[in-house]
Amino acid sequence: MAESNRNKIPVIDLKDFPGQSEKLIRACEERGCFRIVNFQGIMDESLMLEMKTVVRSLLELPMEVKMRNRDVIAGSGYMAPSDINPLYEALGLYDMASPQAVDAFCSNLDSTPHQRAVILKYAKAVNELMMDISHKIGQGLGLNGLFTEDWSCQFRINKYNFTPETVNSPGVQLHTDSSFLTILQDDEIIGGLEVMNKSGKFEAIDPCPGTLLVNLGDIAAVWSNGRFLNVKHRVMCKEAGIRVSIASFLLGPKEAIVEAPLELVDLEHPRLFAPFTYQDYRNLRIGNGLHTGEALDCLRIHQS
Ligand SMILES: O=C(O)CCC(=O)C(=O)O
Ligand SMILES: [Fe+2]
Repeated sequence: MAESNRNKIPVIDLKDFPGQSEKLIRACEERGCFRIVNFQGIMDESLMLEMKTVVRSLLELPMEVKMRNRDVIAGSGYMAPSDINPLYEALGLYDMASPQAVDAFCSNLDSTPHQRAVILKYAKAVNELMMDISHKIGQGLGLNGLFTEDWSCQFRINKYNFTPETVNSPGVQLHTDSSFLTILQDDEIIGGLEVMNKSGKFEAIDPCPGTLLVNLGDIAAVWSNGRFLNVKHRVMCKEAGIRVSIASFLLGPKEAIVEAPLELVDLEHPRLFAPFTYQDYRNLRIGNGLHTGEALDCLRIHQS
C-alpha cells in the first residue's frame, strides 16, 4: 500500500528565489520530484483549467481521428489502450515548443480555432515555466546562464478509464520519464499517482488543484552527474472515474550531446556517463523496453 503523502513532497515557491534555492536542489537530490506554487504570471490557473477542458474533449474524439496523431519521434504519438496498460490511452505532441508542430497536431485532430489557441497558449506558458525551473536548478548548483534554451519538448495528454471493477489495478506501469524534467498537471479530483521514494516505498500523490508537479527524469540524472534522482512513478486505479493528466516533458538537447557540465565533474566526482544524444538514448530505452531508467546502465562508465 502506498502511504498518503500530503505533506511529504517538497513544495517550491517559485516567487521565493534565491530563498528556496537550497530546498529546490535538495528536492532534486532526495526526491526527484516537487510541487511548484506561485507561478501566476507565467501560467494562470484559468489557463490550466481551460487546457484541461480542451484535452478532455480531444481524448473523447473517435478512435479513427485519434489514430491520426502519429509518432514524430519514437513513442510521441497516440497510444491506444494495450495489454500492458488496458485502462490508459494518450495523445502526444512533439515538439511543443514549435508553433508549426502544435498546428499540425491540431489540424490532425480537427481542432477548433479556440482549442488551437488554448493549446498554443498553454505550450508557450509551460515552456516558459520549464526554462524558469531549469534556470533556477542551474543557479542552485552555481551555474550561470540558461542551458536548456533550445532543448526539445513533448507533451502527452493521458486518459485513464477507471471503473469500480478496476480499483487496485495499474493505470500506467512503473517507469521513469526519459526527460530532464516533466511538468505534470494531474487530475483535479481523481488521484492514483504514486512515486517511489529512495527506500523503494510508494507514496501517493494527492491531487492539489492550482499547483503543478515536477518530476526529474533520466536526463537529469546524467546531466547532474548522478546527483539528481530520476524518480520512479506509476498510476494506480484508486477510484472509479475518468482521470486526465497533462505531462509536459523538457526532453534534452535537440542534437547536441547530453553531458554533465564541467562544474559538476572533478576528481571526487568523475564523469559517470559516456556522452550520448537524447535521440540515441530514447531509441535505446524504447527499443529495449527499458522503462525504469535501466538504459542508463548501458551508458555508465563509472559507478557512483
Ligand atoms: O498521469 C499521471 O499522473 C502521470 C503520467 C506520467 O507519468 C507520464 O505521462 O509520464
Ligand atoms: Fe511519467
